[in-house]
Amino acid sequence: MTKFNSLGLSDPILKALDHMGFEETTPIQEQTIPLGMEGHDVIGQAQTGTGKTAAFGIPMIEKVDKQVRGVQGLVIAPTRELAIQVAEELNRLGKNAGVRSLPVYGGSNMERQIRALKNNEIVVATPGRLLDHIRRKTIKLEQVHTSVLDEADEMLNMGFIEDIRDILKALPTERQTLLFSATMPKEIRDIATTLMNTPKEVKTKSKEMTVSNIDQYYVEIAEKHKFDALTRLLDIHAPDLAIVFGRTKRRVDEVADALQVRGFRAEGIHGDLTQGKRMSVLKKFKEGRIEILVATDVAARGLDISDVTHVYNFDIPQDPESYVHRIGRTGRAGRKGESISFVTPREKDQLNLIEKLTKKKIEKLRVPSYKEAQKGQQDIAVTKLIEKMNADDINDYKQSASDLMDQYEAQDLVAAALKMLTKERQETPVRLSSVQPISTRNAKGAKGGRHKRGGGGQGRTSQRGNSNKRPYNKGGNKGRSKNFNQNNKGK
Ligand SMILES: Nc1ncnc2c1ncn2[C@@H]1O[C@H](COP(=O)(O)OP(=O)(O)OP(=O)(O)O)[C@@H](O)[C@H]1O
Ligand SMILES: [Mg+2]
Repeated sequence: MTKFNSLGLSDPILKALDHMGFEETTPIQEQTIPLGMEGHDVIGQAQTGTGKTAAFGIPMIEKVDKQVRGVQGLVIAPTRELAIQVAEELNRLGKNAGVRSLPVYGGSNMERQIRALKNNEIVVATPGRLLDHIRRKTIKLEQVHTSVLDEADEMLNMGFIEDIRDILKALPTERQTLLFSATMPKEIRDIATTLMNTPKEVKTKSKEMTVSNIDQYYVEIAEKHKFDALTRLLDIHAPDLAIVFGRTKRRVDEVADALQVRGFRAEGIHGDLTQGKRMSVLKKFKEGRIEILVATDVAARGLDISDVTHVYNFDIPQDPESYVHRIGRTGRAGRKGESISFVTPREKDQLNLIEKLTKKKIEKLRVPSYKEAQKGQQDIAVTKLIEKMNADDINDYKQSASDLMDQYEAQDLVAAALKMLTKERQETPVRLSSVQPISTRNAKGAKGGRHKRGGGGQGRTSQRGNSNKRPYNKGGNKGRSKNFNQNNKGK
């Protein structure tokens, strides 16, 4: 593994990396940073959560000349939340070098944006708003020496491909371009050959598309039993933070409401919510004020929240590639994660397609019983009790305790205390609208229709500032989850 200080980076960057807790490069960084520093164009493909942002961010920041006025680095990203998240990471990286990054996206005040554009060396923009600025001549791009396309395939899916071509054509030809994409469809290849300068390809994908620190499971289950199975699994896994994916906006709303009815702190996020609402839901989730985020697919891409320990595919995704991005919301930066996909009997073919794409077998998990779920909650209560005993000053309670023990059996007393501490989940009936199972046939049909704009960018965000050391090692998870049917390295 390579240390950052062997890459010839400047002191301010090294200091920032140290502050961020990055010690060793990830594989994509190890390969991309030197190429980027040498001025090569790069096409990068790497698994989810492996640090692509810093891979392009570090060389870009290194090349900024503080004597020059105007935008020098330009990143194009598919959604607002991703633009914000990337700009935040670049700001952390550029802090000591005095390099500032500005997120630019639709829906925010144009005038204020125009003023801010003058004071930032790097701009991270969504394609639509950037083109607006270009056409109105409110952004100057003559000084751009580095451009980045992040999640190029997603921008293609969202119908932005022509916009991107127009943007790249508006940039100085003497520039460096880095392009990141999970897949390389023809339209993206075309960009690489026509608008890039003999790019070097960096692929750090192993034969599998998913990172090995995510344990992947599925449960075979009838549609009408999905919800009870979900709550039972949640009770047993006790995730720090979990994301539940639903197929439609309506589905997301219904599942989020139903989880609340059962006593979970859950909220939904999808493209019909206002920008403000989406941001506030994500903020609550990052701060742990809600424990479960129920989301549609679009909300998934690029979202970097470090404490997501579990991803549940309440509905299996239509498109096998979405599966890779969905489960990639956990297991980030080498942490451990778990994914569980619900598959109705008629969707078994879809599961096979996913396994074929990811070249990874997904293990079957049995649906836990109500009793096992209760036991899960009871185990949590036991942990709480022991933690209380070890951590808190309980001296004031000891007299009452010994009085009680004179009168009653110790076992009965502890059992009663545990019962009070245990969340006894009533399986209150909830109603969800039924959905069509995915068939492999309509999966193909749907694919052709994806290349159009829509969906409303959503769902990306940044993670909490965190100055702990974060060595990029596999299995460095906090491991707080209670696993079901699996060995658990928890503490
Ligand atoms: N060298 C490193 N050491 C430790 N942590 C790192 C390192 N590089 C990046 N990270 C952290 O890993 C997380 C994931 O990084 P990032 O969001 O750039 O991944 P990504 O490859 O773009 O993922 P996705 O494909 O989902 O967009 C971030 O929280 C980032 O701060
Ligand atoms: Mg990313």
